[in-house]
Amino acid sequence: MTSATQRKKIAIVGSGNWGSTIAIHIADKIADLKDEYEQKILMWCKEETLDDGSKLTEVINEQHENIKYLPHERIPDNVIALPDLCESVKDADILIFVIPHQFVKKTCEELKNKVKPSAFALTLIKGFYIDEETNDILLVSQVIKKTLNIPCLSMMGANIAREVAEKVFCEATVGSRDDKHSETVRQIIDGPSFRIRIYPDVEIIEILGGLKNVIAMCAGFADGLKAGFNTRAAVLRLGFREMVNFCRLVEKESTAEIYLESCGIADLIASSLGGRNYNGAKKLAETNKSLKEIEKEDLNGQSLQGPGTAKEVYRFLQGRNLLDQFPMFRDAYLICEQKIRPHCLLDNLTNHPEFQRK
Ligand SMILES: NC(=O)c1ccc[n+]([C@@H]2O[C@H](COP(=O)([O-])OP(=O)(O)OC[C@H]3O[C@@H](n4cnc5c(N)ncnc54)[C@H](O)[C@@H]3O)[C@@H](O)[C@H]2O)c1
Ligand SMILES: O=P(O)(O)OC[C@H](O)CO
Repeated sequence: MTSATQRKKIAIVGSGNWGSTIAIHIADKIADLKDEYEQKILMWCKEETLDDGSKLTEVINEQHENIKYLPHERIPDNVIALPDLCESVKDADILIFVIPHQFVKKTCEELKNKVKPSAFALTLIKGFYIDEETNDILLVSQVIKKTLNIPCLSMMGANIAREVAEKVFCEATVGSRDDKHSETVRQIIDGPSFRIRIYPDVEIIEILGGLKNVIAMCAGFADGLKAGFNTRAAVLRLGFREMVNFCRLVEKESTAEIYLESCGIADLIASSLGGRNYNGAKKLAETNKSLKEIEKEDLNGQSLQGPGTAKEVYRFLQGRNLLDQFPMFRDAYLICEQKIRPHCLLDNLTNHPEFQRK
């Protein structure tokens, strides 16, 4: 029998659409592991006042539902929403980061020297930064690792939150080079409706998770313009080719196998069928509204990660004089900025560098 002090504690850093979902999933999963895991899961919730004047954390803890970011799904009683970030993580052995990527640096700065030195992190965040000085990619896992001085694993895949909350079957890829941490992640996440596969590379998985949001937007532009099925398929294939080529620029050693995992082709397909980035881009092409307006109209505080990543990818490629090699990434950014219209992306497919490739 493990003593209470030895039971591993889990904290979730974030409580949006995916954060609330994964909290539900893990709470269900560890219910059978009472000896190994502390059953109380602390979930950091950036406090906000709802339209009726109530506080979101109080609503989550009293009604056991995140009525703003994941309405109609019951959150187990042992998931406790806390408005204090440092308090949420201070005793945790496993920190699961699941906030929109643009807030990672600031959140980690606040957590500096506030986490257990023996803890490890798992990021579920899709998106990355480009380092302003070096113009190199700066991944969320690297920010977490460097700022908090703890190891960080990644988990990405075809995981539209609402479906996961409804226990619709899905799979995901976990990036980990540490067998002990992999086993912990397997224990708290893997199950009949959510299968995971472990892959010994944290970074490539994260890069794919960020890039697919940009190509899912391209799929949305094409569908919004009512492009033919053949063209839509070409958008996905050529977009996937750009994802692979981009990964190979950054991770020269990457093997073809990873692109066939859930974090690769499957996430691109799921996101291009029904993700928020896809839907927002489709509406942009249909209405010519800006993505900011669309986010405000349709998402009630949830965050599109594609536009920010498109900007970072554009900057990275521009700095290396490679924009012509990645016309879809280039055009996706220019469309998001409303500098060109979505049909330009489709017009440019005919001269895609793929057709010059031997
Ligand atoms: N929703 C999904 O289906 C899904 C699935 C897989 C991965 N992801 C990824 O998970 C990450 C988080 O997505 P989500 O859907 O949980 O979030 P979300 O889109 O629901 O965003 C809302 C969340 O952002 C938080 N937030 C707002 N301002 C903040 C700030 N200044 N600092 C910190 N947090 C702030 C809000 O408190 C809220 O919890 C993203 O990178 C996303 O790509 C999402
Ligand atoms: O809704 P999106 O576009 O943020 O995508 C959600 C998930 O990443 C799909 O796996």
